[in-house]
Amino acid sequence: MKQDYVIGIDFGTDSVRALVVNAHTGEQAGTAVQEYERWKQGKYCDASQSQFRQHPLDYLESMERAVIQALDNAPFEARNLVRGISVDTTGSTPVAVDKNGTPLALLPEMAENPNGMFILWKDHTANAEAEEINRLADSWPENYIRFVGGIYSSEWFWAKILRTLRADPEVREKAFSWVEHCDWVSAELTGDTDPLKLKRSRCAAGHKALWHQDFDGLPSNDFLKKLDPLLDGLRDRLFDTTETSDKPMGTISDKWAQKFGIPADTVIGVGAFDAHMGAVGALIEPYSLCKVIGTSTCDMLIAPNEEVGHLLIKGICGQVDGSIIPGMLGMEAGQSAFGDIYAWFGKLVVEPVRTLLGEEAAKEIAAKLIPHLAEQAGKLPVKETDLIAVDWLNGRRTPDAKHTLKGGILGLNLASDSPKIFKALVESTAFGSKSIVERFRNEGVPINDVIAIGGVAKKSAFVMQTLADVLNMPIKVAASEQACALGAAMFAAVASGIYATLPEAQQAMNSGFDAVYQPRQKEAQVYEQLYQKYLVSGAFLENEFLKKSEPAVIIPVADTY
Ligand SMILES: Nc1ncnc2c1ncn2[C@@H]1O[C@H](COP(=O)(O)OP(=O)(O)O)[C@@H](O)[C@H]1O
Ligand SMILES: O=C(CO)[C@@H](O)[C@@H](O)COP(=O)(O)O
Repeated sequence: MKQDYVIGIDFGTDSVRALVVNAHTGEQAGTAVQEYERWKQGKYCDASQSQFRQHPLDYLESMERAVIQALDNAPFEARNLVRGISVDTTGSTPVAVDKNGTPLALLPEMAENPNGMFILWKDHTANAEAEEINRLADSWPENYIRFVGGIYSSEWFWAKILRTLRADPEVREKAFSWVEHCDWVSAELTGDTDPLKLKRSRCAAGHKALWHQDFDGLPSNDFLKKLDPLLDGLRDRLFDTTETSDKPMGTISDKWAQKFGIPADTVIGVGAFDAHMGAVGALIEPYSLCKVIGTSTCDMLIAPNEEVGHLLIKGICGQVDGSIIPGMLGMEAGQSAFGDIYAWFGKLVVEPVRTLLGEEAAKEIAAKLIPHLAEQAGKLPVKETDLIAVDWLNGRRTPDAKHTLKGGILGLNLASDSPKIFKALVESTAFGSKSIVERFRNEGVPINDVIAIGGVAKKSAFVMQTLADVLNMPIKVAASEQACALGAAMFAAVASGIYATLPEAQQAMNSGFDAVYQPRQKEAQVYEQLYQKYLVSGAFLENEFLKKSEPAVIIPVADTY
């Protein structure tokens, strides 16, 4: 039997995973996960300012360790039979680069400057700039934000660029161009990071940089200059065209071929975002909502262009031709915090233990805490009088991005213990998911079923059952522990010519599903009512945090509240 291997590399928020896959059987032959060392120590971040930066060396060092270890875990012969590598990353996670495409933090004089590092998707330092983009876009003759849900987000490319150029004269002086993480790593693997030549991912550019065929590329220089003269001329140092990720970026460089110990003709694919490749790895089909549930969620949908291409779906993170499966319209929505909310609550509980009893005790409790809370919360009945929490602890991504919003827990009394609060937090993340489903449906895009992938989908039956009950839909969980990396491997198999199309690669390499959560009708009915309370509570919080200039949010009528 023919033997060809491909490697998918998946850069998540906290760690990178490498997966070696037999391209003919789909066997996941070797895998490894490596954390980002500097990031783990909290370097270059300041949560109080929503500043989250990652050093390029964290990516390079962890990728090298992960790929070598994954190959060490694979059968001996696999190493010489690797044909392709594709990379997915978080996004929008852009970095300022010099003329050679070198991230500024790799220059010795800027090695410790967070503004020369990758600005992680969840960095919200550019809230003011996002608002400015929205204001200008609303008054500009060409509506540049119409394909990204009508609202530009501070998590995205232009807001981050503008904020950083304003904040840092050194970046202003040294930044020649800007590159997304998925594009930079893929180009780095080919040894040519020239920002004017490297192929830019359709997925990243379309969802986050306002690239669209109808605009002949990025927004016009006039628009950018009007936004801020600092942006004048940058468009010419970015890109006009984009590529879907079934295409090759190039061939691996000698340096990386030697480091990994793989053939010198290994093809490197065009990169994309983790959620988009994850949806492919999880066998996304038209009108199945694929939820990537981890720190945050990304909610992915595909549909034939001819069926939904005429719609402009309000309040989502973009509709882009070919961003998930080439030839189909890819749509993205999501929640800025999901598992991060549980992690926050865990930290809240563990922190005093650390102070009072020390690191060892804190570690021991932290390892057991969330599964314990989930077990206790799972024993509680679901009642109309339960606590209500709103999941905007990291702002709201969709529907209708607004990262200045805050979350809340309402209805506390002296009987509100940690399992009850944890249950309310889990339900809040599920209600956030429901509001996304409702938005798609209200905008004319049907959702027939739900597929889940990501750390939370695999680790927590309690969260998944709650989600199925709240959505009142069955949820299938993809069997692969590494659906994003598997999706990347499928793209690598197409980019390297093993398969002509992505559906062929999906057919041969998929891992199927290993769990289905069916909604429980009794709970689903109560959740219908609690969801109304969630909407009311959300509107209340939104009005509390409103700027004077913004119109008030209409509180939904809910006779149960
Ligand atoms: N047993 C659990 N139940 C619910 N959530 C969990 C559990 N274990 C971990 N998590 C959450 O999973 C999230 C990490 O998800 P994962 O998909 O592994 O990473 P990433 O989002 O970085 O790709 C964290 O936010 C964490 O709080
Ligand atoms: O926003 C996107 C993609 O558009 C994700 O990269 C972002 O949510 C990060 O997700 P993870 O934390 O890696 O699950």
